[in-house]
Amino acid sequence: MAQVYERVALIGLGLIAGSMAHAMKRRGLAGHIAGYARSAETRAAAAQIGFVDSVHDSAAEAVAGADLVVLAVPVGAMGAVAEEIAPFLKAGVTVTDVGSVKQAVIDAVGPHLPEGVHFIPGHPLAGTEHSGPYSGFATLFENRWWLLTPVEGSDADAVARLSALCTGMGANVDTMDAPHHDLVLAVVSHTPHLIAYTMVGVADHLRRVSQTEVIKYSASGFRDFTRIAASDPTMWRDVFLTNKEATLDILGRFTEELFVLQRAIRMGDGPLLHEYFTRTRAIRRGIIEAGQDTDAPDFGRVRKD
Ligand SMILES: NC(=O)c1ccc[n+]([C@@H]2O[C@H](COP(=O)([O-])OP(=O)(O)OC[C@H]3O[C@@H](n4cnc5c(N)ncnc54)[C@H](O)[C@@H]3O)[C@@H](O)[C@H]2O)c1
Ligand SMILES: O=C(O)C(=O)C[C@]1(C(=O)O)C=C[C@@H](O)C=C1
Repeated sequence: MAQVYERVALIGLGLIAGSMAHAMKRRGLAGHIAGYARSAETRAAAAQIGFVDSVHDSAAEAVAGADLVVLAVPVGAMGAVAEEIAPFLKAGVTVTDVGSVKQAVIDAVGPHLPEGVHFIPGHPLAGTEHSGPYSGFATLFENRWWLLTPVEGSDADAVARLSALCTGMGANVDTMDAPHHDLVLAVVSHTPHLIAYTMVGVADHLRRVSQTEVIKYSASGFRDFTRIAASDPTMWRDVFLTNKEATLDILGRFTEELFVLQRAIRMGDGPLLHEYFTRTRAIRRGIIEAGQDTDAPDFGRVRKD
């Protein structure tokens, strides 16, 4: 595949930056990948794994001469990193990020960037519950969405070039505005994570009553919750603190629905429960038929009854 950027700088060397580096290397998308992470241990790990071509002791040093800078740190750290690197950015560079929330990143990063820098916020809708330099892998973004939320006046060529990098890594690119992104993600990612964290917390309380039964008999549905609830605490703290309004809105709607189901159970309202679960089953089938969950064991074999 053709090279898209001559020199890429990755700030933060965890799951997402590591996966980008592996993917860019495998597909020849970048000439040189420079990296920086806050901890010396992470920098040493990245150098030892070899997914970056050079590791630097400061973010300023890493971004020098870069054509693309990727901010791959927790959302709450984006502003400070942008402030630190701003004086060292080359004119005409594209700065993007991979944060799970977009408006807060735009507000925190935008004001630090000088004229002549193309700021194109982004978010790959792909991840795992693992974090750190050893967790990345080249295929993470294959057949996943990569959402770009260009700001007003974003340069069309710079957006097209960044899109080419994302598609080069196997992703499908869509653009939308940041507030819409944050609302959509509150529905499909942020609130579900909060629910998983809560359910595992409930089970943890119960464990004290029933000793090891919660673990011993945990069925696959609950195990999926525990996987999600094992996600990085810093990352998710920042997501909820920075996508506060949208998450609280969706959580409010969730609570209302929960009360409807709670009441139906109390009243023995079987038809309501059946109708509700029929509707949600259709949603799951729609996702599978659209090819959005290629991990599903029943992929392509959905019974129509
Ligand atoms: N994990 C996912 O599923 C996922 C998916 C899509 C997007 N994201 C977003 O990508 C970003 C990175 O997430 P990740 O999963 O790669 O995390 P990670 O924990 O694997 O890596 C984060 C990196 O940032 C560095 N870092 C942390 N705090 C810093 C600070 N204050 N200054 C400088 N460096 C700092 C860490 O040393 C580490 O190298 C986050 O903004 C997250 O919201 C995560
Ligand atoms: O698969 C997972 O472990 C994820 O949670 C990945 C996931 C998601 O919710 O889909 C998590 C956060 C992101 O910002 C993007 C992707």
